[in-house]
Amino acid sequence: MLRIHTLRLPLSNLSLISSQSQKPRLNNNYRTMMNYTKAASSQAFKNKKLLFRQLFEKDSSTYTYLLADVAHPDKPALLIDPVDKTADRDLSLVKELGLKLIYAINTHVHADHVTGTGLIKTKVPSVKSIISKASKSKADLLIEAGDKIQFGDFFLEVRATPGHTLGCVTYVTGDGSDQPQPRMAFTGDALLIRGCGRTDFQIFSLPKETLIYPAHDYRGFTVSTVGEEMQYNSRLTKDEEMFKSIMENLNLPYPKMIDIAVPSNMVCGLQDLSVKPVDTSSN
Ligand SMILES: N[C@@H](CCC(=O)N[C@@H](CSS)C(=O)NCC(=O)O)C(=O)O
Repeated sequence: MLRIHTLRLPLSNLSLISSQSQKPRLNNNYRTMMNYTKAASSQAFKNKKLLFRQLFEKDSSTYTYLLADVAHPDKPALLIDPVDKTADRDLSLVKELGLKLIYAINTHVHADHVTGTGLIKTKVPSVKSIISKASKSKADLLIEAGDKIQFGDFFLEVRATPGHTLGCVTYVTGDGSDQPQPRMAFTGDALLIRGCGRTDFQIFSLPKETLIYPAHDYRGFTVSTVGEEMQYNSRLTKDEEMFKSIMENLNLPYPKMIDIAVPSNMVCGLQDLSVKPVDTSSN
């Protein structure tokens, strides 16, 4: 079973009063997108309003995201990946819209800019900073895969998405008819639009002589090295377009065991000992 933690929230016991929601003004001075997410078919979502803004920091080309439950009396809000240079801008927007900023969150330890979370906390001390435990950095709250970050009646789920950095996580809006649809995933640098974050911070940052022992091999190889893979890996030596094309054209079949293996492996293989393993040897 998936381990779910819900972070304790100061606002969790307050009820939702949709009629008190107030439409924030759209300020054209910001590079923003406002989305009062609609779920026409969802009765559960009907009385809820997510405010969403995409903000931009030009020197590092970083997006910061502001989310708030504006149907909630306190309008609790959070910022994902704020930048120090634009912290004042973000806080002005929060104030202008009458929001209560409760969390300043990072997807990972950024290498190209200084996070705005520290600065924001000095200006609004009640704000709690959040980052993954796997990032090995400091914050008020260290989250792990499966945790939920609640703001008003909305929440973000945490998914581990290492690769660019070890502690990279993706924050996904909640699943369920009372949560915004379509769901939104804040991927940090793990997945970029038509690209992905660089991987040389991880495996390819190891010494070239490091031995590589993979989980699978389909051609009879047993071991390689970082240097060898940097030079000869037929996928990772290509440019982005070619890499995408190769991956899109792999056409691998649906793994035979996936429906049994995944649920079972989520509980270390001990899902239900009365169920006999399926014989797939003839497939
Ligand atoms: N020129 C920038 C750094 C650009 C860069 O390396 N971006 C990273 C994400 S920030 S560490 C990345 O993963 N890029 C992937 C890509 O496809 O560009 C600077 O010096 O700050």
